[in-house]
Amino acid sequence: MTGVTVHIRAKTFPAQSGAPERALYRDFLLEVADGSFVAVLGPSGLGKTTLLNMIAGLDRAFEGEIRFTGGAEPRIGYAFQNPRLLPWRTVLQNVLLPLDGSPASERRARSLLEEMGLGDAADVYPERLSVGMQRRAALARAFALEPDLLLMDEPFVSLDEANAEKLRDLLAALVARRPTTVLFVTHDSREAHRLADRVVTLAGPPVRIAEDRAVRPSSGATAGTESGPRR
Ligand SMILES: Nc1ncnc2c1ncn2[C@@H]1O[C@H](COP(=O)(O)OP(=O)(O)OP(=O)(O)O)[C@@H](O)[C@H]1O
Repeated sequence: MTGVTVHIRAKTFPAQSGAPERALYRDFLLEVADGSFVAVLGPSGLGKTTLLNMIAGLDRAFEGEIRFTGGAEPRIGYAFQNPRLLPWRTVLQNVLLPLDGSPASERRARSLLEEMGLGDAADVYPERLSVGMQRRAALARAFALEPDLLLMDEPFVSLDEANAEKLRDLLAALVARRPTTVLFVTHDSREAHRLADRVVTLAGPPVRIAEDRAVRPSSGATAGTESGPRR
């Protein structure tokens, strides 16, 4: 596991098609404790995906620092808003992507797929899967890495409630079995309170924390040694 301190001094997107430059973040600070499950709520278009991208290191065009606790560079799993499976790879090959290709990795990937109810779909291509199955496969891929930090961007959006609920149960079970720090972006306050031990509500722009509420005791520890800043 790992904790993370996010300090964004400035994040802007350049002016586009007549719209002026937008200051998305200015002097924003978020501390996520090691082992906590933090849900992030906020209006559409505010900058939540951008926040996850900056933490994941996919967007480095900002002023500030992302600091991880726990020593070495953490393994980060990212379940994107859109499942983003590679269409030319089978489901199993997609799940194996972040792994080293060893027999042990393949066993782990297959067993995760089994657990997600995708055992029979391991060798098919993503286009043959329903959206719900694709989301489960994306979740398996994010988990297969055994991440220290799991970033999730509305992973259950656009699913019917019964399927979304099954996936929430599955996520809760996976996290209970293999504790990991989770940052979970959602629009759904009920979902946030159902899964997380802390709910952070964002407002803006520029983005600020409007409400920060512990909703149940965190199972994780807060102690850790700081590693160097990412930037
Ligand atoms: N590469 C980019 N260039 C310019 N503007 C961008 C870029 N990426 C995002 N934006 C803008 O930044 C703002 C924040 O986008 P972001 O996707 O982070 O919001 P969000 O809170 O995740 O939204 P949603 O809840 O709808 O997914 C939006 O207004 C978006 O149009």
